[in-house]
Amino acid sequence: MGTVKILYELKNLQYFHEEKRVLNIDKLILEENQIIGVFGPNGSGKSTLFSLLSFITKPNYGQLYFNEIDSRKLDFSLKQNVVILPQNPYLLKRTVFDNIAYGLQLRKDTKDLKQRVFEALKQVGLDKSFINRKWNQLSGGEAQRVALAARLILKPKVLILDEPTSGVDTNSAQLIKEAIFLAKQKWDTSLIISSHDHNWLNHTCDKKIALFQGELIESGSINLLFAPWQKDLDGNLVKEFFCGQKLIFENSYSKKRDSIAMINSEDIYLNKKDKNAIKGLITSIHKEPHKNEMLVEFVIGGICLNSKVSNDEVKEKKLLPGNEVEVTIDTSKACWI
Ligand SMILES: Nc1ncnc2c1ncn2[C@@H]1O[C@H](COP(=O)(O)OP(=O)(O)OP(=O)(O)O)[C@@H](O)[C@H]1O
Repeated sequence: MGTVKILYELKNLQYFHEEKRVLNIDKLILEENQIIGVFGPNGSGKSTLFSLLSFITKPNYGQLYFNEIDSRKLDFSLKQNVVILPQNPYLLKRTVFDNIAYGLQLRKDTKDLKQRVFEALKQVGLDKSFINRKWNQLSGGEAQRVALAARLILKPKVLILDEPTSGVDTNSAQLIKEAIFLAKQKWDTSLIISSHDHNWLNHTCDKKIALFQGELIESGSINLLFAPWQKDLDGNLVKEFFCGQKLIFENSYSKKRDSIAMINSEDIYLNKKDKNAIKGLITSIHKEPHKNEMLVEFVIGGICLNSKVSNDEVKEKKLLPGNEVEVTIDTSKACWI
């Protein structure tokens, strides 16, 4: 097995907008060659994180390392490895060709330019006939794909996509997903993506991290429950697992059916009997570094979840991989995205 290379490392990083702290991340490691999905409700700090990762802004406190180099010491050529497609990308008031070719022209890398523009167009599912269209002769989904093609043509090492599916239809969202997979496959591009289309993001990414009020919900121990949801008679969201077991989220009647429930591992208890208890099967148990606790991973109807349990409790309750356990999820502590 090859060794995994670290792409970014964030340590005690904080970012402030005026007096308000909008990002506070103790530790985060992002590895190469992954599609990382960043989940979080409006205002949770996703775009702020993306501008730091693409070196548009600098942290107020703490360190950000890229390829093991402190971001304050990165030279321009290394920074060029990271390309961002911002939320509501701006198109130049020119043709599609000019828009897609612009980045390469800036970099004075114009060999076979026309051919490369055609390839980039093709990668986002647009044909050659678009080349002479003006920026204002495109639909929202086409404009978004042209903006993506303008980034893909640079074959970046890292591509950060902030809401690439906002305002696009299902067909464009699917074409964007395919373009992302191709970039990863062809050029080993690492991708960091946010989207409020949770279903799309969940099916696109290899790894998930989530932000809530500027704080990272620890990626190793975060539990995300995705749509589909059912509603009970009171309108509350109900998760029905494949095995038929159900989990009711009380007081969730105002939540939309495509919401995601984020549940901290500390709010899941194993082996306690309760009316809301459901059965799970332990798949693995890992020791938490420098802590007197274990991360117990288990499945309910094919969905993997985890719970933090103290070493003493693991021994006392004889929790072992392969054991069936009763699981109590404190749904009142769930954060909704
Ligand atoms: N220029 C700014 N000045 C002051 N506050 C800002 C500024 N930009 C963002 N913020 C605040 O920073 C916080 C994080 O915003 P950010 O845009 O990073 O969130 P987000 O998760 O990307 O949200 P969304 O999903 O709505 O795009 C929010 O509370 C926001 O109001």
